[in-house]
Amino acid sequence: MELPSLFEVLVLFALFYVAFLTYNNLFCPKPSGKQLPPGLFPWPVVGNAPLLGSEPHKTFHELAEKYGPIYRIKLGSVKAIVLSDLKTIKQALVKQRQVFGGRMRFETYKYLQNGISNVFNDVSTQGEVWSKTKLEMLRHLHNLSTSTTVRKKMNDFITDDVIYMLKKLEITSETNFVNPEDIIRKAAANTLCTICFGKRYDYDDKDFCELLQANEVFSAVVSAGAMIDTMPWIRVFPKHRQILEAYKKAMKYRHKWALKLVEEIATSSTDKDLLEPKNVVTSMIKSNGNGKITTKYMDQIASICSEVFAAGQDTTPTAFNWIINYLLLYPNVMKRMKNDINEAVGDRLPTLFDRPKLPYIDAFIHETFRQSSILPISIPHATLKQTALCGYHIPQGIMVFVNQYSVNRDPNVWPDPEKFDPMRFLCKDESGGMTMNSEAVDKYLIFSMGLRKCPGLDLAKGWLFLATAILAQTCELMPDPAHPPSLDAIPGLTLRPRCLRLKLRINTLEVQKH
Ligand code: HEM
Repeated sequence: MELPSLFEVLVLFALFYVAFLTYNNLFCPKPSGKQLPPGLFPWPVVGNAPLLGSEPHKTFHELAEKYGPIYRIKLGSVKAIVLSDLKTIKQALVKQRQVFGGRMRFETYKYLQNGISNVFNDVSTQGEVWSKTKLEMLRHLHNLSTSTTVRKKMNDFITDDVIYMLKKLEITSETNFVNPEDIIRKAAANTLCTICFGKRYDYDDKDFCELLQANEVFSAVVSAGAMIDTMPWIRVFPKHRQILEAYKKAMKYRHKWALKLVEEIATSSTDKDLLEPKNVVTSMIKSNGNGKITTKYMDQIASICSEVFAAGQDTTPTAFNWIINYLLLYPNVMKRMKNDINEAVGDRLPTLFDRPKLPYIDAFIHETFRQSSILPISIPHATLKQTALCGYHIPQGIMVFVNQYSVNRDPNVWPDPEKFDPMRFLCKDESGGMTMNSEAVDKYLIFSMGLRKCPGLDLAKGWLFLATAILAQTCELMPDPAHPPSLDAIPGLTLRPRCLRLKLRINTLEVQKH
């Protein structure tokens, strides 16, 4: 008998595969009696991954127009759903916060924080110590926005970091147009180091630079639905094996760095330090009772601190890069801010407590968040048990993508969504003045929602407000005519402006004296 050709074998295989999928989708009983959400046809081995392209948030957005606010895809062997409008996202992440609050169990997550990641893990798999350190961290971050004394201190150290940053930018851009990213990243990182460890670094410090480089490696590998996790077989190729090895090394370095700082603080803390903790680490040591801590607990503290550091260190600076990008694109916005500050604050430097008096700056920052959607797809969630959503059956363990970009570009909510217009976030108050439009603030999405909502949002908003207000009050920005600012973004876990080059001049004595 003649053997079938390779072509015939492939055709047969494809037919069996289609038949299997059709049977599986149509006839396998779903425990809740409901059908799965509509979905794309997945190809063997790769699923729908080739479709995503370099800007998955835009592809997801287009697919939502065809399939609706909830649909199914497959990346490699991993099944996922994509949620695209605010109502559906709230139904899942807020109404069913526990069920939708899980994380995937990806290989790359195992190498984070010595295997005890708080961010890339399920609450259910971690036990008591995990919850304790996470709760303590949340309490500390919450205090930054609620306690006036803490807020005053926060105002002072953010102001110091911002002014140092502006001076560095002025010096480095004295003769040439520069990309400000690196300096901004170091300024925001120093604020987080102060909060967590009570320590600041020189911008040229070797350990500090290596740490920031380790975070860059992290952001490059752990993007939403990264291939290295959804198609683990690609690691047979040397390029991907090398990426994974570099990632493991960087994550080890990051954890070791945090652990060293925690150990230093634990051994040098006096009773007085523990009585009035000045940073997160001391506060966590204190919360452990008598201040004596085990190696395991130290590991936990290092884990949560370095994760908070990493989470805030890519996002906040990226948001500030966009703020500068928009200020270069719309110089009139900067002029209006200068006038507002002049009227409401006068010559002194603005503070966090001036925020209610400067609603236009707040509105501008919110419009920057909306239009740039810096973290377009939230860190993927996973369902912790099977459930129903919008009438569909949702299996346990499915990956859940929240497309924040779609929410921010919804034309039914944001007329002419491509237009940059801070006025969307303003309305008239009772006395006829301008105030923030809280309804609009509730309609965009950048910090996610529910159980995993970003715990650093108040800190991020505070940092960005102060940095923007001080910049607008005291500086002039000049775009590089050879590389004019644009809305093009470099894709990744966060979206960064592609073309950001400038010169910065400080023109008030107030800052020079600082
Ligand atoms: C503009 C700045 C920021 C943006 C846009 C942002 C956005 C986000 C988003 C979208 C998530 C994922 C939530 C989810 O899984 O659904 C997240 C998580 C997180 N963020 Fe932020 N973030 C920012 C700044 C910060 C800062 C400054 C900190 C630290 C103080 C921080 C700490 C965290 C942590 C610890 C998580 C993990 C929460 C968890 O898994 O339970 N973020 N952030």
